[in-house]
Amino acid sequence: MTIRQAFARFWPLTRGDRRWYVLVCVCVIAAAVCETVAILLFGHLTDHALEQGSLAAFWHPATAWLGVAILGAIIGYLGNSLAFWSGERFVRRLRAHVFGHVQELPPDFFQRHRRGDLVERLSGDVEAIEQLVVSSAIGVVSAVFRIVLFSAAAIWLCWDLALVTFALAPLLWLAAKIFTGPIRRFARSERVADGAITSVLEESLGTIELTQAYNRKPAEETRLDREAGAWMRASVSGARRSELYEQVVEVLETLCVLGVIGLGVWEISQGRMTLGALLSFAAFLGYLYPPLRSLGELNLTATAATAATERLAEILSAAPSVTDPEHPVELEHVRGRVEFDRVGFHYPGAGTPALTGFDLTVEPGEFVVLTGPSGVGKSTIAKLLLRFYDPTSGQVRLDGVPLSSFAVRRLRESITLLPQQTLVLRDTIRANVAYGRPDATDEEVVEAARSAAADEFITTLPEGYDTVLDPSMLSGGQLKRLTFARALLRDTPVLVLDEPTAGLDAASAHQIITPLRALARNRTTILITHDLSLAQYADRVVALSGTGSGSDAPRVGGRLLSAAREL
Ligand SMILES: Nc1ncnc2c1ncn2[C@@H]1O[C@H](COP(=O)(O)OP(=O)(O)OP(=O)(O)O)[C@@H](O)[C@H]1O
Repeated sequence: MTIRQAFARFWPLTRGDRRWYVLVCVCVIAAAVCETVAILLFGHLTDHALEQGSLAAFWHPATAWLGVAILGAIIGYLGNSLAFWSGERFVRRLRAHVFGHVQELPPDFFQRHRRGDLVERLSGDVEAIEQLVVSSAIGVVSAVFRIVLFSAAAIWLCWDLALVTFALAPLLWLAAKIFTGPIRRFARSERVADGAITSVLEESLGTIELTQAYNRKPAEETRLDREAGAWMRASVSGARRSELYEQVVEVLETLCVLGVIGLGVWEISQGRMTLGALLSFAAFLGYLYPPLRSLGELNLTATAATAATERLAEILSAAPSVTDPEHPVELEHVRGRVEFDRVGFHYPGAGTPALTGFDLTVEPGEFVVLTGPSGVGKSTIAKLLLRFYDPTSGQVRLDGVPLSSFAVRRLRESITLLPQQTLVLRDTIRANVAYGRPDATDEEVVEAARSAAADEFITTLPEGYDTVLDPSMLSGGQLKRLTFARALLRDTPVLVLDEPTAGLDAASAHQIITPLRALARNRTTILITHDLSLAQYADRVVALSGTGSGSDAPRVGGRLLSAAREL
Protein backbone atom coordinates (compact mmCIF):
# COMPACT_ATOMS: atom_id res chain seq x y z
CA MET A 1 0.00 0.00 0.00
CA THR A 2 1.44 3.39 -0.99
CA ILE A 3 1.31 6.43 1.30
CA ARG A 4 -1.31 7.96 -0.97
CA GLN A 5 -3.54 4.86 -0.82
CA ALA A 6 -3.05 4.54 2.94
CA PHE A 7 -3.95 8.19 3.42
CA ALA A 8 -7.01 7.95 1.15
CA ARG A 9 -8.20 4.85 3.05
CA PHE A 10 -8.42 6.62 6.42
CA TRP A 11 -8.76 10.33 5.60
CA PRO A 12 -12.60 10.07 5.36
CA LEU A 13 -12.61 9.27 9.09
CA THR A 14 -11.44 12.81 9.83
CA ARG A 15 -14.80 14.21 8.71
CA GLY A 16 -16.18 16.60 11.32
CA ASP A 17 -12.72 17.43 12.68
CA ARG A 18 -11.14 19.05 9.65
CA ARG A 19 -11.96 22.56 10.82
CA TRP A 20 -9.67 21.91 13.79
CA TYR A 21 -6.85 20.86 11.47
CA VAL A 22 -7.31 24.09 9.52
CA LEU A 23 -7.13 26.03 12.78
CA VAL A 24 -3.92 24.19 13.70
CA CYS A 25 -2.44 25.12 10.31
CA VAL A 26 -3.43 28.76 10.85
CA CYS A 27 -1.64 28.72 14.23
CA VAL A 28 1.43 27.10 12.67
CA ILE A 29 1.52 29.74 9.93
CA ALA A 30 1.05 32.59 12.42
CA ALA A 31 3.86 31.19 14.60
CA ALA A 32 6.15 31.02 11.53
CA VAL A 33 5.33 34.66 10.68
CA CYS A 34 6.26 35.64 14.26
CA GLU A 35 9.59 33.78 13.90
CA THR A 36 10.33 35.55 10.61
CA VAL A 37 9.61 38.97 12.12
CA ALA A 38 11.80 38.09 15.11
CA ILE A 39 14.73 37.19 12.84
CA LEU A 40 14.40 40.41 10.86
CA LEU A 41 14.33 42.34 14.14
CA PHE A 42 17.49 40.51 15.19
CA GLY A 43 19.23 41.68 11.98
CA HIS A 44 18.01 45.22 12.59
CA LEU A 45 19.29 45.11 16.18
CA THR A 46 22.70 43.86 15.05
CA ASP A 47 23.17 46.59 12.44
CA HIS A 48 21.76 49.54 14.42
CA ALA A 49 22.45 48.77 18.10
CA LEU A 50 25.26 46.22 18.27
CA GLU A 51 27.55 47.53 15.50
CA GLN A 52 27.00 51.16 16.44
CA GLY A 53 27.13 50.44 20.22
CA SER A 54 23.96 52.54 20.61
CA LEU A 55 21.75 51.78 23.60
CA ALA A 56 19.10 54.24 22.33
CA ALA A 57 18.69 52.12 19.18
CA PHE A 58 18.29 48.98 21.30
CA TRP A 59 15.00 49.58 23.18
CA HIS A 60 12.56 49.87 20.35
CA PRO A 61 13.49 46.73 18.35
CA ALA A 62 14.12 44.81 21.59
CA THR A 63 10.58 45.57 22.87
CA ALA A 64 9.09 44.63 19.51
CA TRP A 65 11.13 41.40 19.47
CA LEU A 66 9.93 40.46 22.97
CA GLY A 67 6.30 41.22 22.00
CA VAL A 68 6.58 39.05 18.87
CA ALA A 69 8.25 36.26 20.88
CA ILE A 70 5.42 36.27 23.47
CA LEU A 71 2.76 36.32 20.75
CA GLY A 72 4.54 33.45 18.94
CA ALA A 73 4.73 31.45 22.19
CA ILE A 74 0.99 31.86 22.85
CA ILE A 75 0.09 30.89 19.28
CA GLY A 76 2.57 27.99 19.36
CA TYR A 77 1.08 26.71 22.62
CA LEU A 78 -2.50 26.91 21.31
CA GLY A 79 -1.59 25.32 17.97
CA ASN A 80 0.40 22.44 19.47
CA SER A 81 -2.25 21.70 22.11
CA LEU A 82 -4.95 21.72 19.47
CA ALA A 83 -2.87 19.49 17.18
CA PHE A 84 -2.35 16.99 20.00
CA TRP A 85 -6.02 17.04 20.98
CA SER A 86 -7.25 16.52 17.42
CA GLY A 87 -4.69 13.73 16.85
CA GLU A 88 -5.87 11.87 19.94
CA ARG A 89 -9.48 12.40 18.91
CA PHE A 90 -8.71 10.71 15.62
CA VAL A 91 -7.06 7.77 17.43
CA ARG A 92 -10.16 7.39 19.58
CA ARG A 93 -12.50 7.54 16.61
CA LEU A 94 -10.44 5.14 14.49
CA ARG A 95 -10.20 2.64 17.34
CA ALA A 96 -13.96 2.81 17.91
CA HIS A 97 -14.53 2.34 14.16
CA VAL A 98 -12.30 -0.75 13.93
CA PHE A 99 -13.56 -2.15 17.24
CA GLY A 100 -17.17 -1.72 16.10
CA HIS A 101 -16.33 -3.61 12.91
CA VAL A 102 -14.45 -6.37 14.76
CA GLN A 103 -17.47 -7.00 16.97
CA GLU A 104 -19.57 -7.91 13.96
CA LEU A 105 -17.11 -10.42 12.56
CA PRO A 106 -17.96 -14.14 12.65
CA PRO A 107 -16.36 -16.59 15.13
CA ASP A 108 -14.07 -18.15 12.50
CA PHE A 109 -12.31 -14.78 12.06
CA PHE A 110 -11.22 -14.95 15.70
CA GLN A 111 -10.08 -18.53 15.27
CA ARG A 112 -7.89 -17.51 12.33
CA HIS A 113 -6.29 -14.51 14.08
CA ARG A 114 -4.35 -14.62 17.32
CA ARG A 115 -6.02 -12.50 19.94
CA GLY A 116 -2.79 -10.73 20.96
CA ASP A 117 -2.16 -9.70 17.39
CA LEU A 118 -5.66 -8.23 17.13
CA VAL A 119 -5.07 -6.34 20.39
CA GLU A 120 -1.86 -4.91 18.95
CA ARG A 121 -3.65 -3.80 15.79
CA LEU A 122 -6.27 -2.02 17.86
CA SER A 123 -3.65 -0.26 19.98
CA GLY A 124 -0.22 0.32 18.37
CA ASP A 125 -1.34 0.21 14.74
CA VAL A 126 -4.18 2.65 15.34
CA GLU A 127 -1.71 5.16 16.78
CA ALA A 128 0.67 4.71 13.85
CA ILE A 129 -2.14 5.58 11.45
CA GLU A 130 -2.83 8.77 13.36
CA GLN A 131 0.78 9.71 12.62
CA LEU A 132 0.11 9.28 8.93
CA VAL A 133 -3.32 10.85 8.59
CA VAL A 134 -3.32 13.73 11.07
CA SER A 135 0.14 14.53 12.44
CA SER A 136 1.92 14.06 9.09
CA ALA A 137 -0.74 15.99 7.16
CA ILE A 138 -0.47 18.94 9.56
CA GLY A 139 3.31 18.53 9.56
CA VAL A 140 3.50 18.76 5.75
CA VAL A 141 1.38 21.93 5.62
CA SER A 142 3.44 23.45 8.40
CA ALA A 143 6.81 22.48 6.84
CA VAL A 144 5.86 23.66 3.34
CA PHE A 145 4.64 27.02 4.61
CA ARG A 146 7.71 27.57 6.75
CA ILE A 147 9.99 26.66 3.86
CA VAL A 148 8.20 29.11 1.57
CA LEU A 149 8.23 31.89 4.18
CA PHE A 150 11.86 31.51 5.25
CA SER A 151 13.00 31.07 1.64
CA ALA A 152 11.23 34.28 0.61
CA ALA A 153 12.87 36.13 3.52
CA ALA A 154 16.28 34.65 2.65
CA ILE A 155 15.95 35.66 -1.03
CA TRP A 156 14.91 39.14 0.02
CA LEU A 157 18.00 39.42 2.24
CA CYS A 158 20.53 38.02 -0.25
CA TRP A 159 19.47 36.07 -3.34
CA ASP A 160 22.86 34.54 -4.28
CA LEU A 161 23.39 33.16 -0.79
CA ALA A 162 19.84 31.81 -0.91
CA LEU A 163 20.66 29.95 -4.15
CA VAL A 164 23.56 28.14 -2.45
CA THR A 165 21.14 27.08 0.27
CA PHE A 166 18.50 25.84 -2.14
CA ALA A 167 21.03 23.78 -4.04
CA LEU A 168 21.08 21.50 -1.04
CA ALA A 169 17.35 20.76 -0.97
CA PRO A 170 17.42 18.09 -3.73
CA LEU A 171 20.24 16.33 -1.85
CA LEU A 172 18.04 16.15 1.25
CA TRP A 173 15.20 14.70 -0.82
CA LEU A 174 17.53 12.19 -2.40
CA ALA A 175 18.76 11.06 1.02
CA ALA A 176 15.16 10.63 2.24
CA LYS A 177 14.28 8.63 -0.86
CA ILE A 178 17.24 6.26 -0.46
CA PHE A 179 16.34 5.52 3.15
CA THR A 180 12.56 5.14 2.74
CA GLY A 181 12.46 1.56 1.40
CA PRO A 182 14.49 -0.20 4.13
CA ILE A 183 12.86 1.82 6.94
CA ARG A 184 9.42 0.80 5.69
CA ARG A 185 10.46 -2.87 5.60
CA PHE A 186 11.77 -2.76 9.15
CA ALA A 187 8.69 -0.90 10.37
CA ARG A 188 6.46 -3.60 8.94
CA SER A 189 8.51 -6.37 10.58
CA GLU A 190 8.42 -4.47 13.87
CA ARG A 191 4.62 -4.12 13.80
CA VAL A 192 4.22 -7.84 13.03
CA ALA A 193 6.67 -8.74 15.82
CA ASP A 194 4.80 -6.45 18.25
CA GLY A 195 1.62 -8.39 17.49
CA ALA A 196 3.41 -11.73 17.94
CA ILE A 197 4.83 -10.66 21.32
CA THR A 198 1.42 -9.56 22.60
CA SER A 199 -0.02 -12.88 21.39
CA VAL A 200 2.63 -14.97 23.15
CA LEU A 201 2.21 -12.97 26.39
CA GLU A 202 -1.55 -13.21 26.23
CA GLU A 203 -1.55 -16.96 25.50
CA SER A 204 1.13 -17.69 28.04
CA LEU A 205 -0.52 -15.78 30.87
CA GLY A 206 -3.85 -17.40 29.98
CA THR A 207 -2.38 -20.90 30.38
CA ILE A 208 -0.05 -20.17 33.29
CA GLU A 209 -1.34 -23.11 35.37
CA LEU A 210 -0.59 -25.52 32.54
CA THR A 211 2.87 -24.00 32.11
CA GLN A 212 3.65 -24.43 35.79
CA ALA A 213 2.13 -27.89 36.13
CA TYR A 214 3.99 -29.24 33.08
CA ASN A 215 7.29 -27.48 33.88
CA ARG A 216 7.12 -25.56 30.60
CA LYS A 217 8.67 -22.33 31.91
CA PRO A 218 11.85 -22.61 29.79
CA ALA A 219 9.82 -23.41 26.66
CA GLU A 220 7.54 -20.41 27.22
CA GLU A 221 10.57 -18.17 27.80
CA THR A 222 12.13 -19.43 24.57
CA ARG A 223 8.88 -18.73 22.72
CA LEU A 224 8.83 -15.15 23.98
CA ASP A 225 12.54 -14.74 23.33
CA ARG A 226 12.13 -15.88 19.72
CA GLU A 227 9.48 -13.24 19.05
CA ALA A 228 11.40 -10.63 21.06
CA GLY A 229 14.49 -11.42 18.98
CA ALA A 230 12.61 -10.77 15.74
CA TRP A 231 11.23 -7.54 17.19
CA MET A 232 14.65 -6.40 18.38
CA ARG A 233 16.32 -7.11 15.04
CA ALA A 234 13.66 -5.13 13.17
CA SER A 235 13.62 -2.32 15.72
CA VAL A 236 17.40 -1.93 15.91
CA SER A 237 17.85 -2.14 12.12
CA GLY A 238 15.12 0.48 11.64
CA ALA A 239 16.69 2.77 14.28
CA ARG A 240 20.13 2.34 12.67
CA ARG A 241 18.82 3.39 9.29
CA SER A 242 17.00 6.38 10.80
CA GLU A 243 20.12 7.41 12.69
CA LEU A 244 22.28 7.06 9.57
CA TYR A 245 19.80 9.22 7.71
CA GLU A 246 19.98 11.87 10.47
CA GLN A 247 23.77 11.95 10.33
CA VAL A 248 23.91 12.16 6.53
CA VAL A 249 21.53 15.11 6.70
CA GLU A 250 23.71 16.76 9.39
CA VAL A 251 26.78 16.54 7.15
CA LEU A 252 24.85 17.94 4.17
CA GLU A 253 23.66 20.85 6.30
CA THR A 254 27.17 21.59 7.60
CA LEU A 255 28.37 21.62 4.00
CA CYS A 256 25.81 24.23 3.14
CA VAL A 257 26.43 26.41 6.24
CA LEU A 258 30.14 26.52 5.40
CA GLY A 259 29.33 27.48 1.81
CA VAL A 260 27.05 30.28 3.02
CA ILE A 261 29.58 31.65 5.53
CA GLY A 262 32.35 31.58 2.92
CA LEU A 263 30.22 33.40 0.39
CA GLY A 264 28.92 35.77 3.09
CA VAL A 265 32.44 36.75 4.17
CA TRP A 266 33.29 37.52 0.55
CA GLU A 267 30.08 39.63 0.14
CA ILE A 268 30.91 41.62 3.33
CA SER A 269 34.51 42.15 2.11
CA GLN A 270 33.06 43.55 -1.12
CA GLY A 271 30.79 45.86 0.93
CA ARG A 272 27.66 44.27 -0.54
CA MET A 273 26.33 42.92 2.73
CA THR A 274 26.18 44.01 6.39
CA LEU A 275 27.06 41.74 9.31
CA GLY A 276 23.44 42.03 10.57
CA ALA A 277 22.13 40.79 7.21
CA LEU A 278 24.59 37.83 7.24
CA LEU A 279 23.61 36.89 10.81
CA SER A 280 19.90 37.17 9.93
CA PHE A 281 20.53 35.03 6.88
CA ALA A 282 22.32 32.41 9.01
CA ALA A 283 19.36 32.47 11.41
CA PHE A 284 16.95 31.89 8.51
CA LEU A 285 19.11 28.96 7.50
CA GLY A 286 18.78 27.61 11.04
CA TYR A 287 15.01 27.89 10.71
CA LEU A 288 14.84 26.65 7.13
CA TYR A 289 16.62 23.33 7.64
CA PRO A 290 14.32 21.85 10.31
CA PRO A 291 11.20 22.03 8.09
CA LEU A 292 13.23 20.81 5.09
CA ARG A 293 14.51 17.95 7.17
CA SER A 294 11.12 17.28 8.73
CA LEU A 295 9.61 16.88 5.24
CA GLY A 296 12.03 14.02 4.67
CA GLU A 297 11.34 12.58 8.11
CA LEU A 298 7.59 12.88 7.64
CA ASN A 299 8.02 10.82 4.53
CA LEU A 300 9.73 8.15 6.62
CA THR A 301 7.10 8.30 9.40
CA ALA A 302 4.30 8.07 6.87
CA THR A 303 6.05 5.19 5.15
CA ALA A 304 6.39 3.33 8.43
CA ALA A 305 2.70 3.99 9.15
CA THR A 306 1.64 2.32 5.91
CA ALA A 307 2.66 -1.01 7.48
CA ALA A 308 0.11 -0.37 10.23
CA THR A 309 -2.44 0.71 7.64
CA GLU A 310 -2.13 -2.59 5.81
CA ARG A 311 -2.73 -4.48 9.04
CA LEU A 312 -5.84 -2.48 9.95
CA ALA A 313 -7.16 -2.53 6.38
CA GLU A 314 -6.98 -6.32 6.53
CA ILE A 315 -9.35 -6.30 9.51
CA LEU A 316 -11.67 -3.75 7.93
CA SER A 317 -11.87 -5.71 4.69
CA ALA A 318 -13.07 -8.82 6.57
CA ALA A 319 -16.81 -8.74 6.03
CA PRO A 320 -19.42 -9.66 8.64
CA SER A 321 -20.88 -13.05 7.68
CA VAL A 322 -24.47 -11.84 8.04
CA THR A 323 -26.21 -8.55 7.33
CA ASP A 324 -29.62 -7.11 8.07
CA PRO A 325 -32.23 -7.36 5.30
CA GLU A 326 -33.35 -4.10 3.71
CA HIS A 327 -36.89 -4.50 5.06
CA PRO A 328 -36.65 -6.66 8.16
CA VAL A 329 -39.70 -8.56 9.39
CA GLU A 330 -40.80 -7.21 12.77
CA LEU A 331 -40.50 -9.68 15.63
CA GLU A 332 -43.40 -9.46 18.04
CA HIS A 333 -44.77 -12.08 20.41
CA VAL A 334 -42.32 -14.76 19.39
CA ARG A 335 -43.81 -18.17 20.12
CA GLY A 336 -40.50 -19.97 19.68
CA ARG A 337 -41.05 -22.53 16.94
CA VAL A 338 -37.61 -23.38 15.56
CA GLU A 339 -37.16 -25.19 12.25
CA PHE A 340 -34.04 -26.42 10.49
CA ASP A 341 -35.09 -27.35 6.98
CA ARG A 342 -32.54 -29.37 4.92
CA VAL A 343 -29.78 -27.19 6.38
CA GLY A 344 -26.27 -27.54 5.02
CA PHE A 345 -23.29 -25.50 6.18
CA HIS A 346 -19.69 -25.11 5.16
CA TYR A 347 -17.33 -23.03 7.34
CA PRO A 348 -15.46 -20.46 5.24
CA GLY A 349 -12.30 -22.09 3.92
CA ALA A 350 -13.11 -25.54 5.41
CA GLY A 351 -12.59 -28.61 3.22
CA THR A 352 -15.66 -30.56 4.32
CA PRO A 353 -19.16 -29.42 5.27
CA ALA A 354 -19.99 -29.17 8.97
CA LEU A 355 -23.66 -30.01 8.32
CA THR A 356 -25.58 -31.54 5.42
CA GLY A 357 -29.35 -31.85 5.01
CA PHE A 358 -30.10 -31.30 8.69
CA ASP A 359 -33.81 -31.35 9.61
CA LEU A 360 -35.25 -30.51 13.00
CA THR A 361 -38.41 -28.86 14.25
CA VAL A 362 -38.76 -27.79 17.86
CA GLU A 363 -42.25 -26.74 18.95
CA PRO A 364 -42.82 -23.70 21.20
CA GLY A 365 -41.99 -24.59 24.80
CA GLU A 366 -40.43 -27.92 23.88
CA PHE A 367 -37.21 -29.08 25.57
CA VAL A 368 -34.98 -30.94 23.14
CA VAL A 369 -31.66 -32.55 23.94
CA LEU A 370 -29.29 -32.61 20.99
CA THR A 371 -26.55 -35.18 21.17
CA GLY A 372 -24.13 -36.99 18.91
CA PRO A 373 -20.44 -37.70 18.40
CA SER A 374 -17.86 -34.96 18.69
CA GLY A 375 -17.46 -32.85 15.56
CA VAL A 376 -20.84 -33.85 14.14
CA GLY A 377 -22.03 -30.24 14.06
CA LYS A 378 -23.96 -29.63 17.28
CA SER A 379 -22.35 -26.29 18.16
CA THR A 380 -22.67 -25.29 14.52
CA ILE A 381 -26.46 -25.69 14.86
CA ALA A 382 -26.39 -23.24 17.79
CA LYS A 383 -24.32 -20.77 15.74
CA LEU A 384 -26.75 -20.97 12.83
CA LEU A 385 -29.70 -20.38 15.15
CA LEU A 386 -28.03 -17.26 16.58
CA ARG A 387 -27.23 -16.30 12.97
CA PHE A 388 -23.50 -16.07 13.44
CA TYR A 389 -23.61 -17.54 9.94
CA ASP A 390 -26.29 -18.17 7.33
CA PRO A 391 -26.68 -21.75 6.12
CA THR A 392 -25.01 -22.63 2.83
CA SER A 393 -28.18 -24.49 1.81
CA GLY A 394 -31.64 -24.96 3.30
CA GLN A 395 -33.30 -22.63 5.79
CA VAL A 396 -33.50 -21.96 9.50
CA ARG A 397 -36.83 -20.47 10.57
CA LEU A 398 -38.26 -18.94 13.72
CA ASP A 399 -42.07 -19.05 13.93
CA GLY A 400 -42.08 -19.97 10.25
CA VAL A 401 -40.04 -16.95 9.12
CA PRO A 402 -36.49 -17.43 7.73
CA LEU A 403 -33.93 -15.99 10.16
CA SER A 404 -32.40 -13.92 7.36
CA SER A 405 -35.65 -11.89 7.24
CA PHE A 406 -35.08 -10.49 10.73
CA ALA A 407 -32.71 -7.75 11.84
CA VAL A 408 -29.82 -9.58 13.53
CA ARG A 409 -30.11 -7.53 16.70
CA ARG A 410 -33.83 -8.18 17.06
CA LEU A 411 -33.39 -11.89 16.40
CA ARG A 412 -30.77 -12.19 19.13
CA GLU A 413 -33.12 -10.43 21.53
CA SER A 414 -35.39 -13.48 21.20
CA ILE A 415 -32.77 -16.18 21.65
CA THR A 416 -30.38 -16.72 24.54
CA LEU A 417 -27.22 -18.73 24.04
CA LEU A 418 -25.30 -20.20 26.93
CA PRO A 419 -21.98 -21.04 25.30
CA GLN A 420 -19.77 -23.95 26.27
CA GLN A 421 -17.26 -21.69 28.02
CA THR A 422 -18.51 -19.96 31.15
CA LEU A 423 -17.98 -16.32 30.22
CA VAL A 424 -17.95 -13.84 33.07
CA LEU A 425 -16.69 -10.26 33.31
CA ARG A 426 -14.44 -8.68 35.92
CA ASP A 427 -17.32 -6.64 37.19
CA THR A 428 -19.81 -6.89 40.03
CA ILE A 429 -21.99 -9.97 40.36
CA ARG A 430 -24.95 -7.69 39.72
CA ALA A 431 -23.48 -6.44 36.42
CA ASN A 432 -22.68 -10.02 35.41
CA VAL A 433 -26.24 -11.19 35.99
CA ALA A 434 -27.70 -8.12 34.28
CA TYR A 435 -25.30 -8.33 31.30
CA GLY A 436 -28.07 -9.28 28.87
CA ARG A 437 -30.55 -6.80 30.35
CA PRO A 438 -28.69 -3.80 31.77
CA ASP A 439 -31.96 -2.03 32.64
CA ALA A 440 -33.08 -4.78 35.06
CA THR A 441 -33.95 -3.65 38.58
CA ASP A 442 -32.11 -4.96 41.64
CA GLU A 443 -35.20 -7.00 42.57
CA GLU A 444 -35.25 -8.65 39.15
CA VAL A 445 -31.55 -9.49 39.42
CA VAL A 446 -32.05 -11.10 42.84
CA GLU A 447 -35.15 -12.95 41.63
CA ALA A 448 -33.24 -14.40 38.65
CA ALA A 449 -30.35 -15.41 40.90
CA ARG A 450 -32.79 -17.11 43.29
CA SER A 451 -34.43 -19.09 40.48
CA ALA A 452 -30.97 -20.14 39.26
CA ALA A 453 -29.99 -21.22 42.82
CA ALA A 454 -27.20 -18.64 42.72
CA ASP A 455 -28.55 -16.31 45.41
CA GLU A 456 -27.51 -18.75 48.15
CA PHE A 457 -23.76 -18.41 47.44
CA ILE A 458 -23.88 -14.77 46.25
CA THR A 459 -25.20 -13.62 49.63
CA THR A 460 -22.28 -15.33 51.40
CA LEU A 461 -19.76 -13.26 49.41
CA PRO A 462 -18.22 -10.29 51.31
CA GLU A 463 -20.14 -7.66 49.38
CA GLY A 464 -22.99 -9.78 48.06
CA TYR A 465 -24.19 -8.63 44.67
CA ASP A 466 -21.64 -5.79 44.69
CA THR A 467 -18.67 -8.16 44.92
CA VAL A 468 -16.36 -7.71 41.97
CA LEU A 469 -16.15 -11.12 40.36
CA ASP A 470 -12.88 -12.96 40.31
CA PRO A 471 -13.67 -16.27 38.57
CA SER A 472 -11.21 -18.10 40.85
CA MET A 473 -13.36 -17.36 43.91
CA LEU A 474 -16.30 -19.42 42.62
CA SER A 475 -16.57 -23.09 41.70
CA GLY A 476 -17.41 -24.20 38.15
CA GLY A 477 -20.96 -25.08 39.22
CA GLN A 478 -21.44 -21.68 40.91
CA LEU A 479 -20.19 -19.85 37.84
CA LYS A 480 -22.55 -21.90 35.70
CA ARG A 481 -25.49 -21.00 37.94
CA LEU A 482 -24.50 -17.36 37.61
CA THR A 483 -24.75 -17.62 33.83
CA PHE A 484 -28.13 -19.38 34.24
CA ALA A 485 -29.31 -16.37 36.28
CA ARG A 486 -28.10 -14.13 33.46
CA ALA A 487 -30.08 -16.20 30.94
CA LEU A 488 -33.17 -16.27 33.17
CA LEU A 489 -33.13 -12.51 33.47
CA ARG A 490 -33.09 -12.17 29.69
CA ASP A 491 -36.24 -14.27 29.61
CA THR A 492 -36.27 -15.00 25.87
CA PRO A 493 -38.68 -17.43 24.21
CA VAL A 494 -35.81 -19.54 22.83
CA LEU A 495 -32.83 -20.87 24.77
CA VAL A 496 -29.77 -22.74 23.53
CA LEU A 497 -27.41 -24.38 26.02
CA ASP A 498 -24.11 -25.75 24.74
CA GLU A 499 -22.68 -28.43 27.03
CA PRO A 500 -23.82 -26.89 30.36
CA THR A 501 -22.27 -29.72 32.38
CA ALA A 502 -18.95 -29.78 30.53
CA GLY A 503 -16.03 -29.48 32.94
CA LEU A 504 -18.22 -29.98 36.04
CA ASP A 505 -17.77 -32.86 38.46
CA ALA A 506 -20.76 -35.06 39.31
CA ALA A 507 -21.70 -33.03 42.40
CA SER A 508 -21.54 -29.67 40.57
CA ALA A 509 -23.40 -31.11 37.59
CA HIS A 510 -26.13 -32.28 39.96
CA GLN A 511 -26.36 -28.80 41.52
CA ILE A 512 -27.29 -27.22 38.22
CA ILE A 513 -30.15 -29.60 37.38
CA THR A 514 -32.86 -27.70 39.31
CA PRO A 515 -31.84 -24.26 37.94
CA LEU A 516 -31.54 -25.81 34.49
CA ARG A 517 -35.12 -27.04 34.64
CA ALA A 518 -36.26 -23.64 35.89
CA LEU A 519 -34.48 -22.09 32.95
CA ALA A 520 -36.07 -24.44 30.40
CA ARG A 521 -39.58 -24.02 31.76
CA ASN A 522 -42.06 -22.41 29.34
CA ARG A 523 -39.55 -21.73 26.61
CA THR A 524 -38.20 -23.53 23.56
CA THR A 525 -34.98 -25.11 24.79
CA ILE A 526 -32.27 -26.82 22.81
CA LEU A 527 -29.68 -28.43 25.04
CA ILE A 528 -26.51 -29.65 23.35
CA THR A 529 -24.76 -32.30 25.39
CA HIS A 530 -22.80 -35.52 25.55
CA ASP A 531 -24.17 -36.05 29.05
CA LEU A 532 -27.12 -38.37 28.49
CA SER A 533 -28.20 -38.18 32.12
CA LEU A 534 -29.73 -34.83 31.16
CA ALA A 535 -31.96 -36.57 28.61
CA GLN A 536 -34.44 -37.60 31.30
CA TYR A 537 -35.50 -33.97 31.75
CA ALA A 538 -36.14 -33.39 28.04
CA ASP A 539 -39.29 -33.88 26.02
CA ARG A 540 -37.27 -35.32 23.18
CA VAL A 541 -33.74 -36.42 22.37
CA VAL A 542 -32.31 -35.88 18.91
CA ALA A 543 -29.17 -37.78 18.01
CA LEU A 544 -27.05 -36.48 15.17
CA SER A 545 -25.42 -39.18 13.11
CA GLY A 546 -22.01 -38.84 11.51
CA THR A 547 -23.53 -37.58 8.27
CA GLY A 548 -24.81 -34.48 10.02
CA SER A 549 -28.51 -35.26 9.53
CA GLY A 550 -30.80 -35.50 12.53
CA SER A 551 -32.94 -38.40 13.64
CA ASP A 552 -35.44 -38.40 16.46
CA ALA A 553 -34.74 -40.93 19.18
CA PRO A 554 -37.72 -43.00 20.29
CA ARG A 555 -39.88 -41.43 22.94
CA VAL A 556 -41.99 -43.03 25.64
CA GLY A 557 -45.03 -40.98 26.61
CA GLY A 558 -43.48 -37.78 25.37
CA ARG A 559 -40.49 -38.22 27.66
CA LEU A 560 -37.44 -40.29 27.01
CA LEU A 561 -37.05 -42.61 29.94
CA SER A 562 -33.76 -44.30 29.27
CA ALA A 563 -31.99 -42.17 26.80
CA ALA A 564 -28.67 -43.95 27.06
CA ARG A 565 -30.18 -47.30 26.23
CA GLU A 566 -32.42 -46.02 23.44
CA LEU A 567 -29.53 -44.31 21.75
N1 LIG B 1 -14.42 -22.09 12.41
C1 LIG B 1 -14.38 -23.29 11.83
N2 LIG B 1 -13.77 -23.43 10.64
C2 LIG B 1 -13.73 -24.62 10.03
N3 LIG B 1 -14.28 -25.74 10.51
C3 LIG B 1 -14.91 -25.67 11.69
C4 LIG B 1 -14.99 -24.43 12.42
N4 LIG B 1 -15.67 -24.67 13.56
C5 LIG B 1 -16.00 -25.98 13.54
N5 LIG B 1 -15.55 -26.58 12.42
C6 LIG B 1 -15.72 -27.98 12.03
O1 LIG B 1 -17.12 -28.23 11.84
C7 LIG B 1 -17.45 -29.49 12.34
C8 LIG B 1 -18.58 -29.36 13.36
O2 LIG B 1 -18.08 -28.65 14.49
P1 LIG B 1 -18.96 -28.44 15.81
O3 LIG B 1 -18.16 -27.61 16.73
O4 LIG B 1 -20.30 -27.94 15.41
O5 LIG B 1 -19.07 -29.92 16.35
P2 LIG B 1 -19.71 -30.43 17.71
O6 LIG B 1 -20.62 -31.55 17.35
O7 LIG B 1 -20.30 -29.31 18.49
O8 LIG B 1 -18.41 -30.98 18.45
P3 LIG B 1 -18.15 -31.13 20.03
O9 LIG B 1 -19.15 -32.10 20.55
O10 LIG B 1 -16.77 -31.65 20.09
O11 LIG B 1 -18.29 -29.75 20.62
C9 LIG B 1 -16.20 -30.10 12.92
O12 LIG B 1 -15.65 -31.00 11.97
C10 LIG B 1 -15.28 -28.93 13.12
O13 LIG B 1 -13.93 -29.30 12.93
